[in-house]
Amino acid sequence: MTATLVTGIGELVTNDPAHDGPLGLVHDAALVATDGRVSWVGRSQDAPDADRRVDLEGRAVVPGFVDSHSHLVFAGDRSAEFAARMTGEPYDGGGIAVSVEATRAASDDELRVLLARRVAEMRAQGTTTIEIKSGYGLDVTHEERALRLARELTDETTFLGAHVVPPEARDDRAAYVDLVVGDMLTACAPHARWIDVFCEPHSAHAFTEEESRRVLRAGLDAGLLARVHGNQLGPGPGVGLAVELGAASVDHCTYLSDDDVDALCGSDTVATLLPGVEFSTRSPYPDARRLLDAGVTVALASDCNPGTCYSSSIPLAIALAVREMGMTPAEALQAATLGSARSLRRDDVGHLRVGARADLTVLDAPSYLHIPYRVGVPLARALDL
Ligand SMILES: N=CN[C@@H](CCC(=O)O)C(=O)O
Ligand SMILES: [Zn+2]
Repeated sequence: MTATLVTGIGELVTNDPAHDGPLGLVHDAALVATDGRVSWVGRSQDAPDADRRVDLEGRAVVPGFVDSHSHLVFAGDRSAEFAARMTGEPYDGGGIAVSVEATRAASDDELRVLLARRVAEMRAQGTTTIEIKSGYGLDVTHEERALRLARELTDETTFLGAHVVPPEARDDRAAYVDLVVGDMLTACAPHARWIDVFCEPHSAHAFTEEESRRVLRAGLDAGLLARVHGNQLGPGPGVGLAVELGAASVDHCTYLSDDDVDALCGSDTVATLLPGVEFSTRSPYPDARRLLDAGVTVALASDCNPGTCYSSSIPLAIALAVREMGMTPAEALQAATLGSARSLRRDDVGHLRVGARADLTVLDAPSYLHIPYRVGVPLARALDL
């Protein structure tokens, strides 16, 4: 057993209601990590002895960010598509086919290098738990490969064979859905914890309510847990379907009806907001205030992907949530930690109570308030203990 005492923490965010305020703040704090788990939290002056000591010299510490929505397994470049968005070109998911072609053409080792770089980029910005989706293979071989490679880096892997209908299957959508719920699911399920679908009537490339229900039910029957891309491009059935099927999360939630908010309110389905997408597609931001005031659990994630948001920065998502979506800095930080952990049905991350994973993110700043306050400045990094 190796115990490390982290001391000199100017402000510690625990997300533990036993401490101060909604974020469970402790000032002049210390924390002991034993074999990767938090074993003691309190004031520096009361700290026990340990085998090792790390002095953070007054810096703030927050729970490692939990990024519950990313699409990191891709090759190729779509920066020209981003430039077109900035001059008003709308997003409809059609560009996904460009990433599919480049991803299929890449070797396993090329994809491994790209993935490792993106995961390292996330850790360097304070993210310690990462969900990764497939969705740029869209045939049995390449979807299976995407999940197998993602599994080398995280247990939170999501089968997204129903991302869009690939170009070669456009004349027979039904046959493609058959493939997703048949051979593709069989090949992918051993490497996945989750099943997801892009349920979006406003995109000819994505899936209808009925198609989405079929995909999710098949995944649930195969032992996977459900999450949904819903209500991204306009009002739609995604939220209702996610709640109906007990999905852990419905992600985007940019366009919500009163019924959607009511349904989320009485459910265990988390609303995951992805403001980097609205930033990078020049779209209206979701109304986080409305969800929070209704009592819905809200998560924030990056949605790092080559089309709608090629940013892996959770600090940016927090800053946008505060500046554009009516969240307080405390609500935004909690959504990117505890809320995101709930959306992955995890209770060992997203907080720093005794027993949690010792996933600490250090800020080169005295307070968590500096995350949105010093927008664009790289303050946060995951602490290697
Ligand atoms: N909307 C569907 N999927 C991604 C975008 C994928 C892409 O355009 O490459 C998203 O979450 O925004
Ligand atoms: Zn996505």
